[in-house]
Amino acid sequence: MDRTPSLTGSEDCTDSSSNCSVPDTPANWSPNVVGEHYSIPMDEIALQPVMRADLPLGGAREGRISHRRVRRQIRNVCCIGAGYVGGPTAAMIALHNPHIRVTVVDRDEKRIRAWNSRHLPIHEPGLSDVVRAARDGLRPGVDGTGHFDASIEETTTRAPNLFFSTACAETIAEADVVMISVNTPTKRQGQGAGRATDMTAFEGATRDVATHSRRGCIIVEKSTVPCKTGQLIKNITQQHRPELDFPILSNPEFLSEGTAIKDLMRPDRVIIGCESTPSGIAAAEALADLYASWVPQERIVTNNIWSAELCKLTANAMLAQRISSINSISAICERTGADVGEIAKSIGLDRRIGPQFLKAGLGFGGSCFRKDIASLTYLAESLGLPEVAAYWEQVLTMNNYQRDRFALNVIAKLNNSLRGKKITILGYAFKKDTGDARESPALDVIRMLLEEGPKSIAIFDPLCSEADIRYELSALPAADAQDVVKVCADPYEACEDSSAVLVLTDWDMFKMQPRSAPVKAQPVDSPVIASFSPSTPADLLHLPQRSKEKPPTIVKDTVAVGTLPEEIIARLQPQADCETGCEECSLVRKSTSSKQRQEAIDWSRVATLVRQPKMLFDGRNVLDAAGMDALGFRLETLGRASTV
Ligand SMILES: NC(=O)c1ccc[n+]([C@@H]2O[C@H](COP(=O)([O-])OP(=O)(O)OC[C@H]3O[C@@H](n4cnc5c(N)ncnc54)[C@H](O)[C@@H]3O)[C@@H](O)[C@H]2O)c1
Ligand SMILES: O=c1ccn([C@@H]2O[C@H](COP(=O)(O)OP(=O)(O)O[C@H]3O[C@H](CO)[C@@H](O)[C@H](O)[C@H]3O)[C@@H](O)[C@H]2O)c(=O)[nH]1
Repeated sequence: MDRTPSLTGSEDCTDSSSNCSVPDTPANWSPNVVGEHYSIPMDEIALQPVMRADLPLGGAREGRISHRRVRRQIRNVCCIGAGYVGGPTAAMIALHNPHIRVTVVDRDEKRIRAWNSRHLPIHEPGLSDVVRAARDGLRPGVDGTGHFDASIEETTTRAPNLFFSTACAETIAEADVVMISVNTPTKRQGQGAGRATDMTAFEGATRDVATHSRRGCIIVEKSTVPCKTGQLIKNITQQHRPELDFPILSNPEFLSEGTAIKDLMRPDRVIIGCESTPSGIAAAEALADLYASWVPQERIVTNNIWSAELCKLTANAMLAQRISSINSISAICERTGADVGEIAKSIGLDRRIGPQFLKAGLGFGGSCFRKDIASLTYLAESLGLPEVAAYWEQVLTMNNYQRDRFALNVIAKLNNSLRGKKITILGYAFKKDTGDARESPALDVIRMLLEEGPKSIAIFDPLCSEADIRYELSALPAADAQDVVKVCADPYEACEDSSAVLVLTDWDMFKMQPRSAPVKAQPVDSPVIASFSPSTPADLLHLPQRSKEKPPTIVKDTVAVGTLPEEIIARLQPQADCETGCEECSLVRKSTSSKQRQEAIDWSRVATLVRQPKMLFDGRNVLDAAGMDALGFRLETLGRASTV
């Protein structure tokens, strides 16, 4: 079920001052309370105004943009929607284009206030520094290292060029480019409910653009939308401004939550879909120029607009399909004695298959995969292609099957009764490194457990807030869900006297070897990450140096988390104090710091807290079987034959 707020009915949201139902900040919107950093090389931070108009672009034959026309110069970018995509994407564009004014608008005042404060509304490693550098500007430089040219005055300072505002109409009216990054959830009622995309917010934003934008403004679809949405934009703009022809581009976003800054900094590709008219191609060139400030030319690819729209849904569907495929194999493994981890590794060595997205577990969660596959199946059906729709539907079926299997196994292994028993859930977020509690597989597991009437369910997650989790629980049918579930800030409190511990998120803190278990010698095959666990910002900063000093043991798939270069950090403007009585400040003061909450779990301590027979269910394949066995746990893992 999609709980992203959306506009309802067919209200006309043309006028920003109208009384239309603006999406509110949902209760599951978390403050960013930590200061993790992502490492960005010094020479990637533009400190001086740079004119990009002379940058060469690839030839049309290669599917890139040609070099024929006179460049349109973009001075002013408006991004509608200050969410997970709009905020970080706008911040990255602003960071790399200091000569351009980038304004993110949203009708949700609370979100905008948060973006303008020290409590950003989303948690993403590195986001806070990027936002601060672009939003607040930098103080004069001190040492002129890297690519600074000390002889040029302007290179030593950087003025703010990232703004967050609720003034939608005014900002749109000044923009050369408007990027629409609003929510596009699944429809909850009416035709296509449960599958079709709810375009209400997108339509509302498009009407605002059609009404207020100036002649020649480039309209960019950044939201994930069904194929042919470009036509919808055209229809709306023609209804409102028949005398004008707005260039329309599709520029889907591929960032993942938890690694948004890394993904934006080094995208595999930037896709720009345009109409093959002179104005369409010129608009695509102008947008490509914005990205060319930091993305290599060969990664900026132009498509026809329909391909660009469809490639986003396709990419998500293919990624999700891999997860469902390996999960289907995990069920066979459990019945045969094969090990799904070994299978994933073996097939991943085939370069045609590759190792990514082959981790078996509870299945995919998050706000995108389910809704985007649902949208694809609906699209296929609407186009009269029921076999295609059924094919993709199966990816969702397999995903649900995996969660059901997991929960049923927990119940079965606890003698088919949860009465009087406490169950512990370690990890609520749909994946590690995010505090986003939406669409978590944990919710489905909890729903099934609640049906068995447990005494209590204790949840610990290092980042999801209690308010967010409770908001999600409110969607469950069980009337007593809020009473039975307890959200703990301490993992040991959550585990105390528990009949079963369920690991439902792949947080690194759960992966650590049990301290009393023998540490296996690991092969050295990657110079990237040492097997130490960074715990302080200084550790994070020094991670690359450490890996040079000492040959690392490997931790696969670890994201190198670092920081902006020290020179930049030293030049960030001091953060303004919050107003007296700031709610977020008092929340931060009260809560255990998220860094503390992410300290590696001491499994030997957990082993002393739980009830016999120390049942441990690993829904993410993150636990070390031998180590857990040594501590006396009875470990159940998806994709491996049961040891119980
Ligand atoms: N979350 C992700 O990781 C991710 C990644 C890639 C693509 N996407 C896609 O990007 C789009 C946005 O996703 P998100 O996660 O950022 O959504 P979100 O819900 O976090 O944010 C959307 C924002 O748009 C605002 N909004 C809605 N209508 C508006 C209007 N008319 N005027 C001004 N503001 C308006 C809302 O108030 C909200 O703050 C979706 O289509 C999504 O599928 C999301
Ligand atoms: O091998 C894997 C990989 C992922 N997952 C799960 O799949 C879900 C989604 O993970 P991920 O794709 O990393 O996160 P998202 O933030 O949902 O990002 C996806 O959805 C975004 C929104 O459309 C796209 O932009 C990204 O490219 C796409 O990866 C999570 O629950 C993961 O635990 C697995 O179970 N096994």
